[in-house]
Order: sequence, then C-alpha cells, then structure tokens
Amino acid sequence: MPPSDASTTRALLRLVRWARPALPRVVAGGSATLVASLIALAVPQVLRWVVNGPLLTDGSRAAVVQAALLVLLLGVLEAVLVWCRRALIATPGTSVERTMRTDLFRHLLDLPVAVHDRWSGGQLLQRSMGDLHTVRRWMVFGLVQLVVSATTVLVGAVLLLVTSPLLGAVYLCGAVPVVWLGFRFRQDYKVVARRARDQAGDLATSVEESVHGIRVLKAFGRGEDALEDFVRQADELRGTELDKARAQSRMSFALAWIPETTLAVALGLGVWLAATDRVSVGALVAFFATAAVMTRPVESLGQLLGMTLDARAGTDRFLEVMDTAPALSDPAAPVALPPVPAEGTRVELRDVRFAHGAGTREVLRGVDLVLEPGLTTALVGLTGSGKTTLLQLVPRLYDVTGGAVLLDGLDVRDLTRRDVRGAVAVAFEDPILFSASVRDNVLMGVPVERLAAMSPQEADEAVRVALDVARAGFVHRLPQGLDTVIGEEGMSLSGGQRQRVALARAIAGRPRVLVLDDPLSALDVATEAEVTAGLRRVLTGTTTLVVAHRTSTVALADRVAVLEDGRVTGVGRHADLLATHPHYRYVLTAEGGPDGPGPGAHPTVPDPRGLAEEVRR
Ligand SMILES: Nc1ncnc2c1ncn2[C@@H]1O[C@H](COP(=O)(O)OP(=O)(O)OP(=O)(O)O)[C@@H](O)[C@H]1O
Repeated sequence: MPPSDASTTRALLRLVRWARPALPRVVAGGSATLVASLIALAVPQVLRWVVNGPLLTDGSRAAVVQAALLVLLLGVLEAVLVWCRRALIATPGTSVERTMRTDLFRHLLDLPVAVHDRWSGGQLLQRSMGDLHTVRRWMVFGLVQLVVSATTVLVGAVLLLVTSPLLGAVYLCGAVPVVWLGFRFRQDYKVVARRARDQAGDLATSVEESVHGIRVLKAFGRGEDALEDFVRQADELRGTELDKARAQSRMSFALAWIPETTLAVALGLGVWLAATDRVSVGALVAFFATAAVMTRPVESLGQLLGMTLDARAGTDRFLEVMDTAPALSDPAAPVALPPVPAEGTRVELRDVRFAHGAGTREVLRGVDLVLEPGLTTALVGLTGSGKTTLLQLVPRLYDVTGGAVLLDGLDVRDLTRRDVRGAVAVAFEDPILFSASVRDNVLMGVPVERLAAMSPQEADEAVRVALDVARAGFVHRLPQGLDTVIGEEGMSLSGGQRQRVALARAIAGRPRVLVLDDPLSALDVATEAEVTAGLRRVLTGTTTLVVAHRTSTVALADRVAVLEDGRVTGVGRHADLLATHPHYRYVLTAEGGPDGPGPGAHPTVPDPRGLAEEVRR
C-alpha cells in the first residue's frame, strides 16, 4: 500500500496522543542533548580567544591553563548531559510503546471480523511488534537526535557566518545541493520504507500460515513449495532493504563529501585571507573547529531522516488500524436486559436482512423466525445458505443490514455488547481453544462479573459440570488434568476432543441462549446423543439454536427451521417437515448439498423418532 501524501509531520504529530505522558522526560532529555551540543560548539570560541589572546599576544601561561581547564570543564559537562539524556529517555520510550501496543490490541478486539479479510495475522503481528518498535526507537533516539543535530547545524552555521561572513558563505554553499538531494532522498526512501514494512508483514503471514497449516503442507508434500514461496518473499524483502540501504548510503555520501569539499575550498581561501591579514588566525582556528564540530551532526542527518521515514511508515501502518472504526458499538443509552423469564428467553428474528459487504448479494433476505423459550431449534439449509451468518447475528457478532434481532423483546442493538454476549454463548464448528489450561479455556465462557463473584470451588464445580455435559471426561486423564495447557488452538487434542472442550466453554456460563454451529460434527452419533441429553438435563430454560447437517442432530431438536434462498421457509417438527417440505427432504438427503443426488432423489433418512425417544429416556 503506497504511503499517503499527508505530511510526515502531521502523521508523526498524531503520536503525541500516546507520547504525552513521556513528553516531559523526552523534552528534558532532548534539552540535555541540545545543551551538550551547544557546549561542543562553544569550545571553538574558547580556542579562538586563547589563540587571538594569550597565545599570539602576551603568551601568558596562566591564561592558557585557565582556558585548558575551561575546555576540560565543558567536556565533563557535555559528558554528564549525554548521560542524562540516556537516563531520562530510555524508560518512558518503552512505556509509550507498551501503551500503543495495548491500544492497538484493544482496538483489534473491537473491530469487525471482516477486518481480518483485509489484514492477515502476520500483517497485524508486524504492525503491533516491528512497526511499534521502530516508532519507539525513533521517538527516543531519532526525534531527539534530529532536533539536536538540526539545531546544532543551524547554530553552527550562524557562528560560521559571524566568525567570517565570506568563509561562512563559501562553506554554506554546499547546503543548496544537500537540500535538493535530501528532498529527492525523502521522495524515494518513503516509498521503499513503506514497501519494506508491508513485505515484512507478508513474510510474517507466510510463517504464520505455514506453522498453522503444517500438517496440510506435510500431508500433501507441499513443504518445498512453501519453502520456495518463503524464499521468494524473503528475497523481495532483502531487495527492498538493499534499495533502502543504497538510498541511505547515497545520502550519507553526499552529506560527507559536499561539506568536506566546500570546507576544503574555505580552508584554501581562509589561509590566503589570514596570510593577507583579512581574517585573524584565531577566527580561522575557531571557524575550522566549529566546522569540525558540525561534521557529525551534518553526516548523521541522512541516517536520522531515514529513521524518521521508517517511523512514518510504521506510524501510518499503526494508524491505519487505529483509524478503522469498529463496525459495532454500544448505544449511547443502553437498555438493561431484564432477568431471565421463568420459561426462558425468547429470541426473535424479525424480517432480518444481511449482506457481508456493501453492494454484495444479500445472504439473508427477510428471515422471520422465533426461537421459543427453553426449546431447541435446529437450523437446516444447504451449504452456503447462510446458517452460520444467521447464527452470528444473535450474539451480535455482526449487525443486521435490515430488520432486527430481539432478545426478550429488546433489540440487541439497544443493549450493550457485554450484556448480549453474556446472555448468548456460542460454539463454532471449528473450535478455537487458547494456549491456556483446560480450566481457563472452559471458564472463558463464564461472564467476567459472574466469574469474579465465584469462589474457586464454585468455579471448579462449573467446569466439572460443563465438561461432564459435553462428555469431555477425557481431560481428567491428561497429564495435569484440568491444569494441562492444551496448546495453540488445542492442537494436541483431536478434533472431537476440541469440539467437546469448546462446547463445555459455551455452557459453563449457563447462558440464556445457546447458539451452536454444528458443534458436534466430529462426534459419533451415540456420543452426540449423550451430549444432547446432558444439555437438556442441565440447561433447562436455555433457548438453543443449533445448525444441523446430520439427521441425528435434527432429531434431537424440539423444532426445525428450514433456511432456503435467504428466508425461513418452514418451521415445525422434523417428522412433519419431512413429510411436507420438499426442500427440507432434499437438504437432508442431498448428503453434501449440490453434489448430492438432487431434489428428485428418494430420501434415505433413518426414522429419527426412535433416536429422539432413546435420548429422552
Ligand atoms: N466473511 C464473509 N465475507 C463475505 N462473504 C461471506 C463471509 N462469510 C460467509 N460469506 C458468504 O455468505 C454465504 C453464506 O455463508 P455461511 O457460512 O453463512 O453459510 P452456511 O449455510 O453456514 O454454510 P455451511 O453449511 O457450509 O457452513 C456464502 O456464500 C459465503 O460465501
């Protein structure tokens, strides 16, 4: 993504919001460095006084010693001030970086799921780690040094002109090509700086995807292809870094030879002027000593400008995420969710419409559906018909684009997201577990306030019951039982085991509404029936919506809703729908949807009533 044309200064000034707490120390540290640099510039003036005074006139030894002591004192003072800079600036820089990182993460949690289609995991990782590190280094070193070097160069230039206007003018002629080259450098470097940061993010994405999908890569023997891809991206990044280094070295070269050349011309001219008594020897010594003090600040300007442009690229990437408005927000005056009615919570989808993006086809086109309190409703439809989409509207993971979702008569958009998500628990088909103990993974399903009020024994009991209902007793046989860390995304567990822990997490908080996206697909039919019976026993009064692909799952529900062409075209008991609803019959017999035998095929569904009866018993 090319950098915007907004000025570097404006982009970097926005950092003040995060840097404000550190500003007093940064300013104090910068002032210490500035004073140290000005002291360095004062030394030549002392030399001028010594040469023109005691050395060339009366030869007073005492005056020379005094001058030497003054130079020594100035040197010590300069060293102390440089130390002060380090002591003052290092710590606040790290806390600014930490705050920015935390804000970025908090904001990411608030952003819609669709954001992840735009920025991959690696890009977000790079933005929150590498980019912020670059910004912090610039803030505590680059910015301070840039201000100090620029001020030193300006003050030095004035001193040169005051010491000898003619020599100063000759020396400062070099500023014209330097400024022009600096402008060119800025134009070129900001493009490659941004490209390098984007490519580093892409490279991080490759690593993340390969590690994540390592089993697929190995199973299909695609390790070499992944390596080739990685090497290509790493080469591209290296090429861009070399472009940066080349631009940087061209600038540094120009900043070294142009001032050196003009200084050489000024030296020749100065010697002639001193020989013809047009300038004093003391002034000549002071002139060249000042120019020598300016050499390092001048040479460092290229590097510091490069750092600034790197920080600007990092800042832009950080602000792009921060400027992305959360699609969902809490209402200004939220309504409180009333206590759970005795019979359970009633969920209503009223003329719900939804499209995944502006201008894209509507997935849901006027869904009317009531989930009766305390009952289980199975949602059935062809693959891609919008079942998962519909499910995600209930806990308000997305907002409807038309119509409304109501919990006990209240629009979910009038409640706080915390209230809605505390009331509605979800288990997805692909269960994501976190790198934490089994206990912590399960307790994640309990709303924070309720968890805080629980004693450790009560929390353990909630975990035990949830795992029992989800038939996840296998966790007790893990090496450390409930304390076993189940690893990144629970990779050390089988698919069915992960699903059961994720289900336990969904029910641990005894939610008012339970939304299940085919969460038992990896279980055998007998275990699924046991889990469903457990849910009925424990979650009495919980209203449940479950996406079902298998007849066995449907048979366990009280009612079935059929999703067809973005609408609910039938609601009823499984057996009745099977007899009266052709699309329902087709969905259940299609065995994989469009590739199945088709609407005309004879259903081969086992009679589910027997299974349901068995489970209820
Ligand atoms: N984040 C998204 N951005 C854009 N389109 C999406 C997104 N998620 C789903 N879709 C599209 O919305 C449609 C419905 O998808 P959805 O996952 O809701 O179907 P489903 O009925 O749950 O399918 P399945 O039974 O295979 O799980 C599909 O055409 C899908 O491509």
